[in-house]
Amino acid sequence: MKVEEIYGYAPLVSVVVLAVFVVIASVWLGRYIAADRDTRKSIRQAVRVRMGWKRLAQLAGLCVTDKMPTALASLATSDGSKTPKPRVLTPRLKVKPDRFGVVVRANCLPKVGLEEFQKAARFLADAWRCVRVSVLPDGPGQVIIRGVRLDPLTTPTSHVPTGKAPNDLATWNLGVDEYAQPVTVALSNVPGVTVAGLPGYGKTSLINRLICDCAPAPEIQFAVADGKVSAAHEGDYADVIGRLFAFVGDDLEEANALFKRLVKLRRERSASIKRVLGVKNMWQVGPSEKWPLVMLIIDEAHTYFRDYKGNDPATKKLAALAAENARLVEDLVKKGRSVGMAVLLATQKSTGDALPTFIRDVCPVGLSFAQKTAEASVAALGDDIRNWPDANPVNLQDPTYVGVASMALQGRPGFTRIRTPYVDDAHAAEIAAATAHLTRDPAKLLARLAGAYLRRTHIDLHKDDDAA
Ligand SMILES: Nc1ncnc2c1ncn2[C@@H]1O[C@H](COP(=O)(O)OP(=O)(O)OP(=O)(O)O)[C@@H](O)[C@H]1O
Repeated sequence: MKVEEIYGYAPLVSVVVLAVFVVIASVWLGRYIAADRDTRKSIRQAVRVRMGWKRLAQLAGLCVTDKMPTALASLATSDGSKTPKPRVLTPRLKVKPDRFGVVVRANCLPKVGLEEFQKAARFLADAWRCVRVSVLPDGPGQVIIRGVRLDPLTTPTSHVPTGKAPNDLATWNLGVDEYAQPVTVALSNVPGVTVAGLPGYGKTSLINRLICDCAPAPEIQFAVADGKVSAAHEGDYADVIGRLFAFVGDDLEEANALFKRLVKLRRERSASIKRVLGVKNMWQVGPSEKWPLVMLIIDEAHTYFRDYKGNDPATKKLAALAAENARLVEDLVKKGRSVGMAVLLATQKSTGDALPTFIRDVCPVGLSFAQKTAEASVAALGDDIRNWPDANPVNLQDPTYVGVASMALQGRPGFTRIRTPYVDDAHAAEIAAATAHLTRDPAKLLARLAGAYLRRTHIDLHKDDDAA
């Protein structure tokens, strides 16, 4: 092809390049217009981060100077007329905006690695106008820098349940951490969860979200004991009652009957799991419609376990019931996981007199919303919280922190503060009504699968076992 012919294509190439440019610009503009106000601010922030990076990287000491010329530069200067200039290498960035700020991925350079980025984090936060910047490894030779412009902990969020069954029932989405990164808990590893905190700080909303997100899946069945109310139509669970296979109020005897019923189910499941599922641990095959995950929620848990003192027959009876309740719930927490049973205990008070320590200490997940005293924080989260004053729930006693909880997360040092979203009662009611037809009594389901076998086996509820 001749040079003139190549020039002949120039107008066509220009049009194609322009068209591509227009398409990209339109996509960007469309995204910008469709985004909410906060995300738009972050998009503008992302543009500033990219544009100012070369200069900022130099000022922050995140560049290196390469004095050795490249092969091409050596060739070009081989006649000795010029000396090749040293090159300044700057880490390459990929910047993604979201509602809270920017997520920046950068590559490391010799002498500019994770440690150097971490040292420069404060400087980057000021330059990018972020309230907080974290730097974490992102695979070999890569770092991920999270800059939050809005503090996720002080920015209330809400959650509208989709009404669709979750992809993964074993994952419980709690909210976002202080860097707006999603925080989840693997339910498959959790036989017990404690949720503590002063009244009005978001315990119920957290539980509402769990119920609403999972309700469309028939592979999970809920039972609730709510120590705050006397009847199902009162209180926080009235809206979701249709999606619960069992509900009891503050009556200790009724609660005792429910806990016994669930321990019996636990024992029957332990006795028949190998026969029905072919495995010893339900999580190897996952929950199913026939063998659902059974979640017992005990709200205002102290109602059922508190120490009754007195010698009159009525008090003695209550004391005996409370002691038995504690023993039954301990059984479920200690032995329920492998057969697909979990207990969530919520309480305003998590000290030993309200929640027996032998139950609290076997719950691997503990969350705490605001607490009044350091002792209450220790009771809810363990002694280690004293070493992490920033995350201590005592500091969450402010209306700004309604919906913020602190918890220890597997694989992360210390404690993480989490902004949980608010779930409107009306949405919860809607989802529960739409999914009420999925409610099943897991004991009846098991009877269909293994009834004859269990009748032959004669499960003794009073005999201790080590099935878990
Ligand atoms: N995650 C949240 N984000 C913002 N506001 C919230 C959140 N959760 C709850 N709230 C607000 O706080 C109020 C009380 O919340 P909630 O009933 O969940 O508290 P609680 O800890 O369960 O209280 P109690 O112990 O009395 O049951 C709600 O009506 C709502 O206005």
